[in-house]
Amino acid sequence: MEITISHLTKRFGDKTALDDVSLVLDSGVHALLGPNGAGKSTLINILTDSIVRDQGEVLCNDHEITKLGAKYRELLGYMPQQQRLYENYTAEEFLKYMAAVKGIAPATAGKQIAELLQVVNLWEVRRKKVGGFSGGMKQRVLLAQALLGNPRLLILDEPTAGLDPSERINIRNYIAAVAQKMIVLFATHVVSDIECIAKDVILIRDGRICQKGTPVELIESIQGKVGELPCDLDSLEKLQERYCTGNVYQRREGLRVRIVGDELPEGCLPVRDSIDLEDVYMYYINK
Ligand SMILES: Nc1ncnc2c1ncn2[C@@H]1O[C@H](COP(=O)(O)OP(=O)(O)OP(=O)(O)O)[C@@H](O)[C@H]1O
Repeated sequence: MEITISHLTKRFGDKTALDDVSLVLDSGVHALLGPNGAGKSTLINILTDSIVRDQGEVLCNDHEITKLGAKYRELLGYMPQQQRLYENYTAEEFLKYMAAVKGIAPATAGKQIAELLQVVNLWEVRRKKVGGFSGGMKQRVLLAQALLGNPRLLILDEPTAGLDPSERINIRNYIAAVAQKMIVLFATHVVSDIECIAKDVILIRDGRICQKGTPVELIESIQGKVGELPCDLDSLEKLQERYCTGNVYQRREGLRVRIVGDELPEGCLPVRDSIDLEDVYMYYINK
């Protein structure tokens, strides 16, 4: 399956939330990375056919999704950024309810729910109320509901929001495991969420795609534009005002701040081998 997005534009009054966005999505994890307000949820809302666009096309295997209607929705699994969980339901009851909403026959649903509860490691607690679950367990319930009906296109809007580091890793691993046979669009502003699992990365800022490519291509594209500057806590603030700065590292020699840009300040030690997607993000989102 292939999703082809062409010249998508969406305005809210004077605000252009999406500006002439074009993309092709095929199987594997496509990371949609951008700061708050970049347009990620707007793109997702158009892809889930939840809002009307102003211009552009979204084709699923050459057919416009708005015309496919229910046929398209059958192919879609969606994990929204915020979703009300029915706190008095057990995990199993919630998934049964969601299966009914999706029109999945009870016999098929039962088997699939059992499989999914195991995939997301909630089988043991399936009869416990969702209200008592941790944030990570709730997210796993939501991921399971998105996977009901074997979607071909899985859309995840900040699936790791509010999770602690170990829960983030768990959710990320589940997503990587299920992503092999489907298109996954993973929207986030947290680079580490997608670093090891994304087949390609779409960087979005102010409603426009400012760069896209495989992680390796993107890292290659900023060779020579990343350095580390020795600093101390007093000089750090000034450096952060003047340059595009990233993480601060405690090295044996003292503090070093990562700086990305076309022109690096004097005294900056070039970084070659350890450039990562965090640097890529800083470079293109601030460019
Ligand atoms: N219903 C709406 N009415 C008015 N403006 C909106 C609406 N939805 C989104 N916007 C604006 O469109 C822009 C893009 O918003 P969007 O929610 O798509 O960004 P985002 O990348 O998902 O951000 P976040 O990471 O904070 O969820 C923002 O400036 C936002 O304020």
